[in-house]
Amino acid sequence: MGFLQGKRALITGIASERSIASGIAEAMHREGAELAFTYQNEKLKSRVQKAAEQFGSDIVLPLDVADDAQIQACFDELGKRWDRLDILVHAIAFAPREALAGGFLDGLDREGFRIAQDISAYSLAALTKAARPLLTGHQSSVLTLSYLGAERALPNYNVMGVAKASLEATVRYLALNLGAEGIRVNAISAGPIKTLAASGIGSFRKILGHVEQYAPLRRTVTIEDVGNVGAFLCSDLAAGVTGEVTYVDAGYNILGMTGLDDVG
Ligand SMILES: NC(=O)c1ccc[n+]([C@@H]2O[C@H](COP(=O)([O-])OP(=O)(O)OC[C@H]3O[C@@H](n4cnc5c(N)ncnc54)[C@H](O)[C@@H]3O)[C@@H](O)[C@H]2O)c1
Ligand SMILES: Cc1c(CN(C)C(=O)CCc2cnc3c(c2)CCC(=O)N3)oc2ccccc12
Repeated sequence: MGFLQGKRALITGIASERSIASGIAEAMHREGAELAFTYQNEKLKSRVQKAAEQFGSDIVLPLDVADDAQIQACFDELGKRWDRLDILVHAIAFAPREALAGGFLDGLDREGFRIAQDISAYSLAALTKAARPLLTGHQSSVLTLSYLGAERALPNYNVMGVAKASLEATVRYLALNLGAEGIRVNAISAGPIKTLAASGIGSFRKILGHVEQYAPLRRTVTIEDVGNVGAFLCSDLAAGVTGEVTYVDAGYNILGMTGLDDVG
């Protein structure tokens, strides 16, 4: 008997088997949750359909969070299949690639900043607002994914760090405004993981190596590490937790200074 038995979860953000959302889906399915899925576009539909079959689900809905009509249609359709939603997983982020390399100002323009905020932060509030009729009136939970770049100035993360800061503040305001109706809202701040969103980031291999060398656990984290904590945070075991950012990063965030050990 898993600790999510009887719970119904909508999983966004699967783009491959390496997606963090795939790790979350696996853990939630293992703990007994019934799953539904969304996909961003036709290119990803078959991958998400395959994931849904793997988890015994036949609910696979289109959802490009840039499109308000698709957001509303997604939850209208879900409401025809389920009379309530217990868990909403938001594992979505995007900024134009050119904004994520080099200096913060080099790749900066108004449109790139807007896109990063819209897709990576506003979309959490928009999805929660559209899901609210299905989430309200019972113990339910919203989970999103953040990164250390929300609160530390990390090289190259640039506008995505500003968007993640906005995402984490959105978590707190959603938690404040929805707590009275039983809806909890939390974030996991995950360490770097080699997913599609991480591919093409020039310095990524160096980042992973740095974490392996200096993180207290001396390793990087996996989608299974994140999935397990996500399943816990969305379960009734975490009934007293809301508005929080929980680090799943092998302890890297606690470090004040790295590199000194090799100077003797
Ligand atoms: N990989 C990491 O190192 C890492 C670390 C911390 C946090 N995160 C966060 O985890 C979340 C999931 O990313 P991931 O690493 O699993 O990569 P991923 O590429 O597997 O997933 C990103 C997802 O965002 C979706 N997406 C992008 N634009 C969208 C749109 N307009 N509408 C709907 N969906 C859209 C993509 O379809 C994809 O499924 C993101 O919020 C990311 O910022 C990633
Ligand atoms: C870690 C890390 C990540 C992974 N991570 C935490 C993320 O949040 C990834 C977010 C992301 C958002 N938008 C895009 C991309 C990644 C790459 C492809 C693209 O075109 N747009 O991304 C970085 C970018 C620069 C530096 C470090 C990192």
